[in-house]
Amino acid sequence: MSWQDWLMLATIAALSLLGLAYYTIKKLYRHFEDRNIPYIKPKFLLGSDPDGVLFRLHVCDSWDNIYKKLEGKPIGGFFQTVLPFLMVRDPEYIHQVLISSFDHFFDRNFLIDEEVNPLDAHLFLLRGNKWRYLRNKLSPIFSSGKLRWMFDEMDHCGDIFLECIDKLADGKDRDILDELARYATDVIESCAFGLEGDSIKNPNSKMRQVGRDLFDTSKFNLSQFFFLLRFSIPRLLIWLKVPSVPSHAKNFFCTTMSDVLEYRRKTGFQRKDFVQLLLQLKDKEIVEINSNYDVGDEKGKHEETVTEKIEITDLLLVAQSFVFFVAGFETTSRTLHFLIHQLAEHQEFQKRARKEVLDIKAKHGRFSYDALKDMKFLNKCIAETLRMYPPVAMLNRECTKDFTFQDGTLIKKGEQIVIPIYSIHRDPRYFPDPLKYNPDRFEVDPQNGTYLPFGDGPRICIGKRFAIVEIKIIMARLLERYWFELSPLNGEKIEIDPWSLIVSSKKGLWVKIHKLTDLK
Ligand code: HEM
Repeated sequence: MSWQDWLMLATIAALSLLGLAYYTIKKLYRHFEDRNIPYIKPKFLLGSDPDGVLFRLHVCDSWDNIYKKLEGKPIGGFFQTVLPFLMVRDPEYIHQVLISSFDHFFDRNFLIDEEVNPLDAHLFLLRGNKWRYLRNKLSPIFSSGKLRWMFDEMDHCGDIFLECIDKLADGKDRDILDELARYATDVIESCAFGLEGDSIKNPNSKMRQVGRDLFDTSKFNLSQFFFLLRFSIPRLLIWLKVPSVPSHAKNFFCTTMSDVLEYRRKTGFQRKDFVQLLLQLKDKEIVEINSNYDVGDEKGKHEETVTEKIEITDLLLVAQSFVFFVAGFETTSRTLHFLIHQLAEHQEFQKRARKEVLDIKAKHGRFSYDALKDMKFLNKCIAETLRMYPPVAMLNRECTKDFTFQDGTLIKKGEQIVIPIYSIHRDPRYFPDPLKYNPDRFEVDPQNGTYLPFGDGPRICIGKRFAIVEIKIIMARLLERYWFELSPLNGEKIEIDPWSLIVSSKKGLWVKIHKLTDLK
């Protein structure tokens, strides 16, 4: 054949492939139409809201556009690139997905390859029985008894943190996100890794550096970028064997945790922390779990009992510590960051919170674990901050067993569900005047399914109580010592950083810190 013939053949092949791809994508885009489910029409390849896919908007703002376009519908479809997602908008439906019909929706819709990314085998990403088993075993870590012990660790980190803030309390414009992240890093390092952290004192500690590498978006962050792509092109990432954590971070966590495990095993040293619980897990190397599954097709389904084996390796244990680090420090420090900013902006609430904190300290003699429970107004300030700026902006689930909602919408096994927390928290039907910071709205409990900063149901955030204690103790101590004033460096409006996984302000949050003793 001449080169012209080859060229012709190659052109025909390329055009056929393009045509096939075009046809396949068009077919994918009929996913909801064919089933009569309301949906937001996609732009070719870019999905229903290209601003989110192209990182012009944070996913919370992008999905908020979709939430608004689906006004009046309890559930509706949209496309993220070419992938179909179902957005559950109605609180009653949300309650069903998260709680009452949990058996149909118990997995999150992430794909993992444990061979390539062993640190992905953790509570947040695991599926099915492996998740159930680990969740069951790890839940006692946040019992009241253990939290009391951890409280002392947090308080100790708080002492060092206040020394650090003292140096910044000079009335100048400050963004203290990094200091807050270092406090939260030391707390997690102590409670989850059993080590004394030094991040507050040393901004360049190894643990803090790794934290920055995973979350910092001041420069392009590959880890965050790939995590966000898990929503749009999950299969491609798996196929390309893309690492979910940079190798230096992976090696650091594996070495640090392996050393801790080995030390405890050798010396028999015990502490009421997470490592202790992990070591108990390893008492059995292989765990067998029996589960009942529906098998068969539409014509005849029956239940079968299947035995699954789970191997408890040291790497599996490391992955659990790792998730406590990634899920724990950035969420908590971002909440504190917004909370301080909101209290600086709303002086009347700051004064009320301070008065409460001082009164309670006078009553209890110190900021004890029990004293924190009495701080009802501070609780409301935290709840309102989490309403307006939930660090995790959406929940996701995969349908694990066909399910039909009361309006007749059938969700098929394997379909992807999202619950847009950020949008629901800002919906005036559930929270009147939603853009106004008003802790008093929590005088009454929110309607079921409308307030979800920690999710809900059996997959609710395992660290919820830990996070609240951690935030409360440090905020109480900050209010006792300092007055926070809003800095003029903040823009008119808080813009959410499109590149950040956790909801965070694009231009930072600025305050002036004054020592109360200087003002007397
Ligand atoms: C303000 C702080 C925090 C917020 C707002 C937060 C929020 C969330 C949310 C929304 C989920 C998903 C829940 C669902 O799908 O229903 C989650 C899951 C999780 N969080 Fe948190 N979290 C926080 C702090 C923490 C801390 C301190 C830890 C650990 C020490 C932690 C560990 C986890 C883990 C392991 C999961 C996965 C649970 C599972 O699937 O079984 N989180 N968190």
